[in-house]
Amino acid sequence: MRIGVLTGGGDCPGLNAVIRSVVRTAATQYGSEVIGFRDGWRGLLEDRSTPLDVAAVDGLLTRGGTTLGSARVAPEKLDAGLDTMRRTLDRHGVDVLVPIGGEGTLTAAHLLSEAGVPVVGVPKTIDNDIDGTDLTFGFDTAVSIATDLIDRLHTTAESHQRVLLVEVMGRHAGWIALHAGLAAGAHLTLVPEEPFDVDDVVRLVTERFARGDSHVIGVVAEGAHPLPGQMAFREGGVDEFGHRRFTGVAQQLGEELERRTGKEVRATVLGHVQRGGTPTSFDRVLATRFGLHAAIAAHEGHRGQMVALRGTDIDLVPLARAVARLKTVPASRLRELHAFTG
Ligand SMILES: Nc1ncnc2c1ncn2[C@@H]1O[C@H](COP(=O)(O)OP(=O)(O)O)[C@@H](O)[C@H]1O
Ligand SMILES: O=P(O)(O)OC[C@H]1O[C@](O)(COP(=O)(O)O)[C@@H](O)[C@@H]1O
Ligand SMILES: [Mg+2]
Repeated sequence: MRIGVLTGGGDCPGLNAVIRSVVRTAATQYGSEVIGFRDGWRGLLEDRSTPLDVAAVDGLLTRGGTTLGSARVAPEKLDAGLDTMRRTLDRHGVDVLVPIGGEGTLTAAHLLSEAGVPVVGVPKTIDNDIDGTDLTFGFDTAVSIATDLIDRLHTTAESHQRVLLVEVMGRHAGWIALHAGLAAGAHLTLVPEEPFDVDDVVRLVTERFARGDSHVIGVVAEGAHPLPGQMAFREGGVDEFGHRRFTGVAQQLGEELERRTGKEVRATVLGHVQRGGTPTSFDRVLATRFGLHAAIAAHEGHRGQMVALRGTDIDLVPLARAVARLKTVPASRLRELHAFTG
């Protein structure tokens, strides 16, 4: 058998560990070959590939990013390129394609699968917002990095009796903010799932200083936004790939808070540092198990499925189910979070 692999969407710690695991499983358990397509779907559209044998994936377990590269392609171009991609796969004798990606890449994988291309998907995203799997690799690494950095902000904030707002990633889902906020003892955490009430935030800041607390740490997901009409808030529109452009919610909320509370506020945007560098041991193991089970599923004839973590087991779920909706933070988890607000 010959397996094709590609990585799509934003890079994520653990992608290389999946690639290594697919290659090693295919080679050592089945004597199969693997070919990597470069820069996501673009590699299939432009026929750019590289053979992947066991030697080629040596050292990849701990390496962040993706050695195959990743790129975005406008969905319309992808739809129009379906036959081109199919021809590329045929030319290279690929029996099963294993796309590793987020909800966008997996939506495209589902479309290919519906069009008859044999596909076994692997979910990746630091945002942890893919449905059908309890967790995605990259999330634990991103939370660990964010937690470490927020820990460091406590001392500088208390030294100056300041409010520090930390903006973390999370386009549609507040999982990183929720976990890093809880882990680092933030006084306030704002997520995209629940528009925030600026009056409540002003009250929290005022009350903390009034009762003698030294500082305020607020964690703000990049996709968080205020209730309509509460403060001036710039919208950034969408980019050519249909993604919302962010305009710096922490900075804008910070300016509003300074004006209304008279306290000094600083905003820190963690940005891409959250997805750079080596994956945590948890993510290395999850990525390795995903790669192993994707290769097994490919050889056992499963198609149109995605590997998923359910409890402690790796299962298969239909791609159709995985991409039907995003996995956002449920109300029950938000209630838990609110118990630690203030
Ligand atoms: N609705 C869609 N239909 C077809 N292709 C899509 C769709 N959404 C995304 N894609 C393809 O998948 C790529 C990666 O998606 P993106 O959302 O950027 O990253 P991720 O896979 O991490 O969610 C896009 O550049 C595009 O080529
Ligand atoms: O690196 P880019 O293209 O600016 O994308 C940033 C986005 O990618 C992410 O890091 C991960 O999102 P995906 O997993 O959907 O690619 C988001 O948290 C963030 O909003
Ligand atoms: Mg996406």
